[in-house]
Amino acid sequence: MSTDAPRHPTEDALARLAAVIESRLPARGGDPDKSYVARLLHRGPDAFLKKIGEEATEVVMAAKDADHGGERTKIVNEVADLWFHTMVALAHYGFSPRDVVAELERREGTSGIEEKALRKAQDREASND
Ligand SMILES: N=c1c2ncn([C@@H]3O[C@H](COP(=O)(O)OP(=O)(O)OP(=O)(O)O)[C@@H](O)[C@H]3O)c2ncn1[C@@H]1O[C@H](COP(=O)(O)O)[C@@H](O)[C@H]1O
Repeated sequence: MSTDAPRHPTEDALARLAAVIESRLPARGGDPDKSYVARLLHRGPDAFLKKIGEEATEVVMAAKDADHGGERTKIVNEVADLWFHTMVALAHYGFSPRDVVAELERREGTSGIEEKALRKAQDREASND
C-alpha cells in the first residue's frame, strides 16, 4: 500500500477517509457494533461487494432520472456512496485511493482508442505465436 503524502485537497479528503476505513479493519480492532465500516468488513467480501453492485446501479438510475428532469445532485450522492463502498473494498484487499490515483496517472495522456488498438495488436501477435 502506498504511503505517499497527499498532493491535492481531493486526495487529502480521500486519504483521510481511507485512514478511517483502515482503522475499522478487523485486524485493527474495528467494532461492528459501533461502526458501519467495521460491520461491513466483519461480514466479509460478499457484503461490501453486493453494496458496490447496488450503489453502481443507483448511480445509473440517478443519471437516467436526471436525463428525464429529475434532481441532478442525486448523481453526486450516489457516486459518493459508490466511491465510499469501493474504498471499503480497497482497504480489505490492502490498497488505498493513492494506488488508484497512481494507476490513473499511469494512463494519463494515453487515449482509450490508442490503448485498445495496441491491446488488439498484442492479442493478434500472441495468437500467431
Ligand atoms: N462516507 C461514509 C458513508 N457513505 C455512506 N455510508 C453508509 O452506507 C450506507 C449506505 O447504504 P444505503 O444507502 O443502501 O442504506 P441502507 O439501506 O441503510 O444500507 P444497508 O442496510 O443495505 O447496509 C448507509 O448506512 C450510510 O450511512 C457511509 N458510512 C460511513 N462513511 C464514512 O465512514 C466513516 C466511518 O464510519 P463508521 O465506520 O460508521 O464510523 C464516517 O465518518 C464517514 O466519513
